[in-house]
Order: sequence, then structure tokens, then C-alpha cells
Amino acid sequence: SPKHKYYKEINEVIAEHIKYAAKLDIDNTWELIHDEGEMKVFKREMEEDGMVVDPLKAVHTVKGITGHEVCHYFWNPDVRMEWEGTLESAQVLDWFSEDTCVCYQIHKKVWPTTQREALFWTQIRHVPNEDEDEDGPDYWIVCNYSIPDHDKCPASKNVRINMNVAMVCETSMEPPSSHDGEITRDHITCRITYAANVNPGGWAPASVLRAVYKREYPKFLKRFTQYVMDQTKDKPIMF
Ligand SMILES: CC(C)(C)c1cc(CCc2ccccn2)cc(-c2ccc(S(=O)(=O)CCO)cc2)c1
Repeated sequence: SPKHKYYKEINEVIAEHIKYAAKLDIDNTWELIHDEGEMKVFKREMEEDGMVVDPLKAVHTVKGITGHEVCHYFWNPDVRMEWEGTLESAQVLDWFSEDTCVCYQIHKKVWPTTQREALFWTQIRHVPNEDEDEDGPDYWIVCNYSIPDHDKCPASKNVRINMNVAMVCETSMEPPSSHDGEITRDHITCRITYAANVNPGGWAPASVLRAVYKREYPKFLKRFTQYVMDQTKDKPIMF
């Protein structure tokens, strides 16, 4: 029985992201817009009713942190203002379950566009390796998905963005033979696939939006992953 209104939608959206992350089909329809070290950021140029809605996909490999840790800090609404530099405010309106809540956040105004806000459910989920052989994929995933309304959503004059964002992580550890049992952060690597489909809503000049994409997303990924490394370096590993 559906436990809440969005139960079915959440399972469908998450399944879709897992399918795409597993495929990781970066073919020539994706344009590389940023290539720095292990981080590669791609976009596709797309418009919906004259609105730039370029899908964005980024892949990044970070040593010393796990997919569980990356997803925990990306999902946890309590720390969002600590790493999300584009936010003016963020609040939880509702909890569907312990891993799923509804967030309402107002982004800082980006000249010359109107101020924007987002209302979305966010879920963190561990997708263990289902086939019995050991080396199947084991994912941690967070998905942020816009909803049209919520009775606790404050009235505002801001433009509402429409987003479907997913952070999918896979952790690899060096083979056990290389250490006598104790796994340290030197033995772990996290492969991050970040997919963002954001319709900024309202009107904004295509040139401005494309400049923002190009500048903001790599900055966000670097700042966020650095935040996770800083938060976790002296803490026990979250596997
Ligand atoms: C323009 C575009 C880059 C698509 C854009 C514009 C704005 C609204 C702020 C803004 C920026 C530029 C122009 C107008 N408004 C927000 C976002 C956005 C929202 C959420 C997430 S998240 O990964 O879910 C992390 C949680 O916040 C990432 C990106 C993207």
C-alpha cells in the first residue's frame, strides 16, 4: 500500500536514475564543458518553450570518502546551507519517512534574473549489489525531484524552478591483500555521477543561464566534495 502520496513516483524516478547511472552513456551528444583533474562536466543544449533546460551530467572520482558519506552530506537538510553557496534559505516542510523529506529552498538572486526557489522531495537510498557474486555494483543515491505544491509551502513571488537531480555514487576499495584487514581512507575511492535536469522557470536570457551553468556547476561539485572530505577526515568511515 502506498505509504504516502509520492511513494510510487519516488520509486519510479529513483529506478530511472539508477538505470542511467549504471549505463553512463556519455556519447558524442554530450558536450564537455569542464575538465579538471578527475572531474568532467558535460551538458546537452536543450530548450523547452524557449527556456534553456540543458541537461547536465558530471563524473568525478574522489579518494578518501565513500558513496555513503557523499550521499549523506548531499541529502542531509541540516547541513545544506553549509555547502550550497547559492542558497538564501532552506527548510524541511515534511517528512515522508526517515530517508525522504520535502524541502523548500530559496536561491540567491542571480543578476539579471528573477529570484528562484525550489520545492522538492529528496530521498537517500542504498542500492546494494543484488546479484550474489561479490563484485556487482553497490550504489548510494540521492534524488531531488520537484513537486508542484505542498500545503506548508510559503507563498512567494519567486520563480519556481523545476528539477530532477540525482547524485549516484559507487565506492571501491583496494584489494584486501594490500592491507592487514584495517581499511583506512587511503584505501577508498568514490566514483560520483551527478545528473541535473533543471528548468529554471520563468524567463532568463539563454546566454546568462549557459554562463551560470558553466560557472556554477563545477564550482558546486568542487566545493561540495571538498566539504565532505573536510567533514569526514577525522571521523570513522561510513561504509
Ligand atoms: C540555472 C541553473 C544552473 C539551472 C540553476 C538555477 C538555480 C536557481 C538559482 C539561479 C541561478 C542562475 C540563474 C537563475 N537562478 C538552481 C539550480 C540548482 C538547484 C538545485 C541543485 S541540487 O543539486 O539539487 C543541490 C541542492 O540545492 C543544483 C542546481 C540550477
